[in-house]
Amino acid sequence: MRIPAIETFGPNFDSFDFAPRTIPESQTVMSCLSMFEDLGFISRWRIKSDTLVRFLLMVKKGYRNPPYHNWMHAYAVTHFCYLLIKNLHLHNYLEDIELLALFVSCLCHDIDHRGTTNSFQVQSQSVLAALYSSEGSVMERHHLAQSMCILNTEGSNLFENLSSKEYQTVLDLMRDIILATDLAHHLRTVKEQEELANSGAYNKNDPRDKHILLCLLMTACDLSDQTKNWHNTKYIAALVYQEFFSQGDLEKALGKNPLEMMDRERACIPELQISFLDNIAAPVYKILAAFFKEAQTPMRNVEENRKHWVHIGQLLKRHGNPTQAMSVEQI
Ligand SMILES: Cc1nc2ccc(C(=O)N[C@]34C[C@H]5C[C@H](C[C@H](C5)C3)C4)cc2n2c(-c3ccccc3Cl)nnc12
Ligand SMILES: [Mg+2]
Ligand SMILES: [Zn+2]
Repeated sequence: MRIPAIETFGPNFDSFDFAPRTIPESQTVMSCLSMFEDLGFISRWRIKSDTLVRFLLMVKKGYRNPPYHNWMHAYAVTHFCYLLIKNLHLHNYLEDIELLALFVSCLCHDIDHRGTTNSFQVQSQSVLAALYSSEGSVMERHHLAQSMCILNTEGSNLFENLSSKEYQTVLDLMRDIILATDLAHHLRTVKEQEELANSGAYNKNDPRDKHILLCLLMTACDLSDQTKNWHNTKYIAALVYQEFFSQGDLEKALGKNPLEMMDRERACIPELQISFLDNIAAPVYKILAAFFKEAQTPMRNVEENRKHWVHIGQLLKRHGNPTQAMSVEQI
């Protein structure tokens, strides 16, 4: 099968400023094929092209269609992983199999997401909560389980030609990486990531150091919509708050009080986004830039986007009732 050259998808496809959501959804699977090829994964891991196509189609089909946590999110996250591998020379920090696990985890990390949070699973006593709430990270454990199902399906096992040792390693890595996408987990480990980055003493032979770096890179991919232009950032906020406010509506219907960020009556999106950037997103790209000098652009773009939110917040204060929940279309 002919896999298109990566340049087919635009001259700046491998630049941090490229916005992957400009790729039409109809071309995303082909684009993933080209990324696998361009990263050398197909030959390195002897991936059969029909297996790869079936795997990609199964993963894409495994996503539902909530406003944000859909296939296009997975595609955008995977594209950022491609950018990291291409621009940060990660081969000097991680083994080949760890890069493969990271890239495949990006594709799979939110499979079968319902557009609701872990706490909503527990609150609503969902089937997934019954399965996983005792261990925590309910949704992430489900995304992992769904990913394993696809890999265990005849004809879509991407890792069919890996040795049994490599096979076990890549699944263990996918488990760690996909569970690391729970932001509550990230907030527990971000201090360690910062210390490792600032120590300048990263040791590629230390499994702990490699685990910490892989978690940082996965979160950097998951939040990467914040590292693009303002138009993209604004659009993503509209999608995320559509999901959050729908959950808030459900919680109210269940007689529960939603978090302010989930409550369309109370949420002030600019304020909430400034605190999301300050407390969660910006530190990730600051730490990434501390690890890799080539990662200045994503960090600068997040700072830029914060300025836009501050400006929007001022406009709202001047022209509207600051607590009035701005309709997401008005952003
Ligand atoms: C733009 C944007 N805004 C976001 C605003 C807020 C939160 C969020 O989960 N906040 C927290 C705040 C505290 C401590 C923890 C657990 C809970 C309580 C909820 C995190 C996420 C946001 N987010 C994500 C995203 C990334 C990973 C998983 C799910 C999502 Cl939705 N991707 N993009 C965005
Ligand atoms: Mg997730
Ligand atoms: Zn995600």
